[in-house]
Amino acid sequence: MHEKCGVVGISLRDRNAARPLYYSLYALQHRGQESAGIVTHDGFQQHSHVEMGLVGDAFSPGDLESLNGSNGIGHVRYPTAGSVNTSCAQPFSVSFKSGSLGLSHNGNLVNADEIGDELADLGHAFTSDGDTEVIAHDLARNLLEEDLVRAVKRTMERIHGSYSLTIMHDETVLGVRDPEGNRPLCIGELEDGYVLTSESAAIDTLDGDLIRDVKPGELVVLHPDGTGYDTYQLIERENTAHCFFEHVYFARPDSTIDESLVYEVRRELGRKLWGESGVESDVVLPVPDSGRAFASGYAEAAQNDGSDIEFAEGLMKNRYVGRTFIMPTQDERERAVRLKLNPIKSTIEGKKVTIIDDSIVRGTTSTQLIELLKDAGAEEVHVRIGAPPIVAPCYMGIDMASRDELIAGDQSVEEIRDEIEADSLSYLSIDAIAQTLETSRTDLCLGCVTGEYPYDIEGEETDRDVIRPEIGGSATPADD
Ligand SMILES: O=P(O)(O)OC[C@H]1O[C@H](OP(=O)(O)OP(=O)(O)O)[C@H](O)[C@@H]1O
Ligand SMILES: NC(=O)CC[C@H](N)C(=O)O
Repeated sequence: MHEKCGVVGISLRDRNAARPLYYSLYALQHRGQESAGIVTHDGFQQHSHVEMGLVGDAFSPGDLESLNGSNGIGHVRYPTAGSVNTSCAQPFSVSFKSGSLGLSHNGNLVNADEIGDELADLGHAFTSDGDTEVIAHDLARNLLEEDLVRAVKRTMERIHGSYSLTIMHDETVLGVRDPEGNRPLCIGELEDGYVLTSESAAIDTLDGDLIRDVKPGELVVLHPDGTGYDTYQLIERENTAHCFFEHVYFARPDSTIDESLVYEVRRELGRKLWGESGVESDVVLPVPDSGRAFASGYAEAAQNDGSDIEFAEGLMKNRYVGRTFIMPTQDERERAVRLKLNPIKSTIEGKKVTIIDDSIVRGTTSTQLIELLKDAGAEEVHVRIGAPPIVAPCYMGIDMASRDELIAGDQSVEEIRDEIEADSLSYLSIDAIAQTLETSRTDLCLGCVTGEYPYDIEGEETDRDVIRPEIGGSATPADD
């Protein structure tokens, strides 16, 4: 429902990179479903295939065969800046005086317009209205004057916002993570080469081994012959701004991000959720898919505390229904929830039920679900959420919703409980998230749950000098 992009870059010793890139994109499909693309280089020229739609539909066997070369990059996109058409689909390619560039971007720049205007004044012609093309042109320009490493550094000093990039300069594949490490990027070793990718699950798919996360502000340059890589710490900052939502929702549970396995993080958040606001009920149901690991941790902690609460997979998800976000109207989004989730009556009828989800954004899922569960005979429906209320938009590359669409944008927890008609509602605290991720609040991007951002965004507050008190809490109906 709330997506962002996935990036990959591969250098192999002696075989075409197109197939491994394609499999990696399949592994990253959950990060973006609007378009998919691969750019390779065969030592003489670049080959590119970029198409709207899902990975499985975007490439035919013939397309993959025509993508020659043992070095390449790939991308799955959910747009956050620029149009939803092929002009903004990625990897973005540009040819310039001293070579060719391909670029895949996960994230969002906050000063793309400013740089774009400046480059346009210098004669750069843009073919899209997206922020990724701005990075490509800025880098191409710097490459006219500097070597590769220095050119990347100059571009990093110029662009502000979140970015994990895989770049291809002629046949050299590089990976760059923004100085705050907002978006994930990791490096892995394959039997016959190296891979850079948003999530380690893509490395597993290729039977490779995760080496480590790319550090915030670090550049990794893969050797085009697939024999190794070099790293350069180009920018260092005092604080990181890792996106906690990667762990809570976006990333696959089988990925390791910033040294934490997402599945274990979610289970621990579930345990903490029980500790902070556990409620006695007959049965705990996860809201699939993202709620699953939270609910198993929650139920485990409850049972360890002596509770008789039962854990049941009482909501079935239709695996063929796409993410509800793609539905253009609220009416269609509501219908999609009904199409997507169906309760198993025997687990619910006559019972006090607790449903566990990772987040509430617009409130569509929880409102629909509570109604469904009550229709299926639930006596009470309690809602526990493994993240704090989402009170503000994301400017860092996640398309969630605008402020006025967010159910917690201007409502208290009690008002939300009332609107979704839950018997009780509680969210997890920010501190529980920081503790679980073994980091401090100042090293996380908490913009969507505090309204204060680690970057300077016009019209918004920054959290780099002030950290606000906790926002969050619980609600049960007032006794009246
Ligand atoms: O309040 P809302 O606007 O309805 O958004 C919140 C819902 O969206 C996400 O689920 P998604 O549909 O992406 O399913 P998933 O957990 O299977 O990825 C999330 O897990 C919540 O269930
Ligand atoms: N979701 C993303 O990471 C998007 C990348 C880039 N800002 C785009 O809109 O294409």
